[in-house]
Amino acid sequence: MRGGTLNERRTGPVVCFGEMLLRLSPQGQIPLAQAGSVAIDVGGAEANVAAALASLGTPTRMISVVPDNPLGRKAIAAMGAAGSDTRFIVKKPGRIGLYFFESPAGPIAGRVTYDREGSSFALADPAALPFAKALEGASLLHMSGITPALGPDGVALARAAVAAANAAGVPICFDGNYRANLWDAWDSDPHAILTELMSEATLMIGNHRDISLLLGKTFSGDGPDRRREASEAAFEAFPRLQLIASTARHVETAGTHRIAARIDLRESHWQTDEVRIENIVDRIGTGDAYAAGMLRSWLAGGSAQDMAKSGLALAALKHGVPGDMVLVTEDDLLAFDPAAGDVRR
Ligand SMILES: O=C(O)C(=O)C[C@H](O)[C@H](O)COP(=O)(O)O
Repeated sequence: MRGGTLNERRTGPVVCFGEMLLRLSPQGQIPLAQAGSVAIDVGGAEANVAAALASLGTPTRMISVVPDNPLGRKAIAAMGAAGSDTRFIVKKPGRIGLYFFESPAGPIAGRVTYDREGSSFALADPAALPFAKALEGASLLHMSGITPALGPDGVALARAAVAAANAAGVPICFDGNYRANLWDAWDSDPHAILTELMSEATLMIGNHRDISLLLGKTFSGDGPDRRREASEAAFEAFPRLQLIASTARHVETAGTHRIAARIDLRESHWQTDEVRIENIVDRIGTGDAYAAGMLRSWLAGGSAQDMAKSGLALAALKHGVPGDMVLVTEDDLLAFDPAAGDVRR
């Protein structure tokens, strides 16, 4: 079976493909329109996964495109510092994609404002990307629904990545990562495009809402039953799919959330208890942290319970880390204690 069996150990690198962005965030919860300075962090959903996995000791290779200027070099340096292989990040004239993040503040919702149109990545020629070389000996290609949301060129890039993985016999993990602001900016058909790409995936990251979009169907009821119904429908629609990973989030206040992690397999599923996270520092990148934690365990041949637990731990830890990326050691992950908060000495 392509993608192997679930409890197989995989040691080849994880290849992550997607746009690398700079995130600019006003500090101290000042609204962007009034802010005089910003913090700059390197982000991008797939890069966040590559960096987190690399920090845990999993070999990762990043495929992306950045301009050959200080901004592009900053993005490459961040990946190198995390321990990811940067040899497959192509430099091409143009601009780096940016996004601005205003964090939630009391009654004011957080907001992302994109400024990424026409970036070096978004306009890249798929033929210029080293997919085949990067995928040699790989355990997995990780990609997401953000690339095809960028426009017709993004769709071509995503299709090329899928074709290259298929040619190399490398299984695909596809994170739905639905970004309405990107899809709505052009004459897009996310349902058709995401369904086409997802049908090639062995692992899916997405919840019942992502599955609704893919299948054009809403799921009745509430809670775990609705999630199982959605997963069963997805397994039926996508014969290649072996696993669906999702999280459930309850927002109490801007600074306090409860999250649980869930893994659905064809024959069974596992959902963790909720973890309550107070004093949230930065919620961006927590979905990618979940993906990385879950994949770390998948690579080790872990059970559904192991994958959910390790994904939840890394996602929870990310809430305490500013920026898009969480870099932790295996020991940090194993020592995760939802009730921690004091200083360890
Ligand atoms: O929006 C995009 O295109 C990005 O790639 C920027 C961010 O790095 C990810 O969106 C973080 O994703 P979450 O883990 O779901 O919070």
